[in-house]
Amino acid sequence: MATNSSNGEQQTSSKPPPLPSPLRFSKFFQANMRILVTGGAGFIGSHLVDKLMENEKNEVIVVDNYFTGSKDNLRKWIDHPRFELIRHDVTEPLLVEVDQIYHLACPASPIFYKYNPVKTINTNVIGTLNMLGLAKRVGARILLTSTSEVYGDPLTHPQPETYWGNVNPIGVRSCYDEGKRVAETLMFDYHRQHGIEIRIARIFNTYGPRMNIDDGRVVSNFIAQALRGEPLTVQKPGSQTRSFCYVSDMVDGLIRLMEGQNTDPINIGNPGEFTMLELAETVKELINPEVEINMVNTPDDPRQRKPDITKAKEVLGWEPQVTLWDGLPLMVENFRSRLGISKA
Ligand SMILES: NC(=O)c1ccc[n+]([C@@H]2O[C@H](COP(=O)([O-])OP(=O)(O)OC[C@H]3O[C@@H](n4cnc5c(N)ncnc54)[C@H](O)[C@@H]3O)[C@@H](O)[C@H]2O)c1
Ligand SMILES: O=c1ccn([C@@H]2O[C@H](COP(=O)(O)OP(=O)(O)O[C@H]3OC[C@@H](O)[C@H](O)[C@H]3O)[C@@H](O)[C@H]2O)c(=O)[nH]1
Repeated sequence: MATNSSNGEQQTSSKPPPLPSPLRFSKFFQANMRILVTGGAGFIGSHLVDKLMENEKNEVIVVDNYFTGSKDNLRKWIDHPRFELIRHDVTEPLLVEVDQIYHLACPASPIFYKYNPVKTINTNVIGTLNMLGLAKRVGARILLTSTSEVYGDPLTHPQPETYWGNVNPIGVRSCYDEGKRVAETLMFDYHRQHGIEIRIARIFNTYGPRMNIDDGRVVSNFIAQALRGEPLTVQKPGSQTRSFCYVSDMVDGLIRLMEGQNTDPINIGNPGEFTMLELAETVKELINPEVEINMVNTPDDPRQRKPDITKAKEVLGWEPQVTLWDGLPLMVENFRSRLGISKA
């Protein structure tokens, strides 16, 4: 059925989705749901794979080019009969028979997505186009992990899904935020033109065990720095805010979104909002009160970010369960063991 967006335009396709592959009806086909996770060797992707693999009815195929992900994150599933890992870059076409596609492949940390911006936008645009082509060919439902960065430096606070954003099209972050905006556009065009079943998660800052230690994002930086006894690098002015979601809540939200009936974009994040100075003080308190804070410069940094999750609550029955006070210690323990730094 058609739904109305904030500006009254029709967002939903009246076309039926394409038929699943004929293999679905083959008498040899197993009763399993076959699920593709692009970027499944990364931080959120590998936690998502863990959760999907818990269901014995699921077969999971991961494709990843290992730019920021690692086989280590999936070590426990290698050689499992319901699991397959393929080294593949999503900017190249892919032919696999699947029922669902969780499309995560894209560098997410600003230092990595700015490292090769042309590759980042290529991954967002051509990579998403390739995955939509695959979804069309095999009749799969596809979920895109979009981002709160589509709201840019938001002038509306907190950000509801109906906010169109305030994005710099030529800044150093544009390869990522404009790339994700185009990816969302492609999702809707395939939906309207070809009837593809789409899901779009606008993910807000997510943290947890298994993040790359030198990932460059704020929570992993502060924890690694405090454990090493180095000063915490707070980027100026330090009053900028973010809202941090623990990874198990994120995975739960993504699976509910995929399984639900909602086509329009949906914010998934934790509305608890902190300044970067507050976060630094919390990490200090948790790990090492002696550690110093260094104020450093950064260009083009959004000043505030907090999800309005009314829609996720209503449509998915989802809201985060893990507070920053409960989630941070779990991540600290994981970083301690990976860095080999025991509790004093
Ligand atoms: N973690 C967050 O706070 C956050 C917030 C908003 C959106 N997201 C989105 O969620 C997804 C996962 O983010 P993450 O935090 O797990 O990051 P991550 O860097 O840990 O994972 C990204 C994965 O994608 C892979 N990848 C990158 N480019 C690829 C390509 N061209 N082909 C194949 N694989 C490729 C990487 O090797 C990595 O395994 C991304 O799409 C990101 O934009 C994350
Ligand atoms: O060492 C650091 C790193 C970051 N920061 C600050 O912490 C805040 C968060 O920075 P991060 O790099 O963790 O993440 P950002 O919010 O800028 O971008 C993230 O947004 C959502 C996702 O799409 C991505 O994971 C990422 O782009 C920024 O204000 C940044 O300036 C520090 O103060 N010190």
